[in-house]
Amino acid sequence: MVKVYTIASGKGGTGKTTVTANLGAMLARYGKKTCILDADVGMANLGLILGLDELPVTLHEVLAGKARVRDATYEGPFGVKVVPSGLSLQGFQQSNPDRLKDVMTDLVSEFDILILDAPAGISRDGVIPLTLADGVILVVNPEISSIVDSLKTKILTETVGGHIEGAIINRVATSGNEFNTAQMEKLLGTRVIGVIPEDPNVRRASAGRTPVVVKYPASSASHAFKHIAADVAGIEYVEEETEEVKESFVERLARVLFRSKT
Ligand SMILES: Nc1ncnc2c1ncn2[C@@H]1O[C@H](COP(=O)(O)OP(=O)(O)OP(=O)(O)O)[C@@H](O)[C@H]1O
Repeated sequence: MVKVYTIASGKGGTGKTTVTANLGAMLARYGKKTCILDADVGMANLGLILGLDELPVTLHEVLAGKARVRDATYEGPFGVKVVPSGLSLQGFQQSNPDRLKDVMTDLVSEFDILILDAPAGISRDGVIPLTLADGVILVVNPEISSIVDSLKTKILTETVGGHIEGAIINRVATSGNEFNTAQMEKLLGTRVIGVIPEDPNVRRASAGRTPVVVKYPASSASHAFKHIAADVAGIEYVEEETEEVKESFVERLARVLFRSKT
């Protein structure tokens, strides 16, 4: 059975697109047939951070009834399929968000997991992705304003009959007070699926138009994304081979050097 998740937040800039790209890539890496869609049709960003722009066909054309979704589906990192949105104002004006439901219907038979990157804030168009998901995942920054905005989105989701799957807390400071997951779960009234640290590699990777899990797989943010993807995929997280090989190589080298001296 396909699972549809919508990545949502209160205000913009909390990291929805970053989460969509990295979670989608890791789910594909774990062998799940995954498709990520940029449902933020007015402020498309997913294609930009994945190096998929200036495309002949995007979600805009699909939502305008001019193309089929398979023509707007592109190959992303680790084989994740990506349906980016267009960048033109004209394309946005012509697209009909109500058609998103038909798009999902076309995709359900082909994938295990569909992930929608929702628009920020509370808008009429933004409600549609909330209602199409089996579970809405809130991306929250560890600040009161972000928590309050996310609570508004949570209430809206539940009001329109949607279901909150949980929250991902993004950009958590690595120094200072230790992050309190239990307290955050109490405040948000939902499960914390994972905590992603503030990590400059995330920004560096997106500047290079690659998800951090691909560009800097050993970074602290990548580590968090790998755990989150395993949780969403319902599999047990196993430490990645690349990291293990690196460590055991160093250990082995140290052992060989030590032996050769004695
Ligand atoms: N964990 C992190 N550490 C450092 N920088 C991050 C992290 N997560 C996201 N960022 C940076 O924050 C900025 C905003 O992230 P992103 O575009 O994913 O947010 P968004 O919620 O999708 O924004 P919008 O609602 O405007 O589309 C980007 O420059 C991104 O690289």
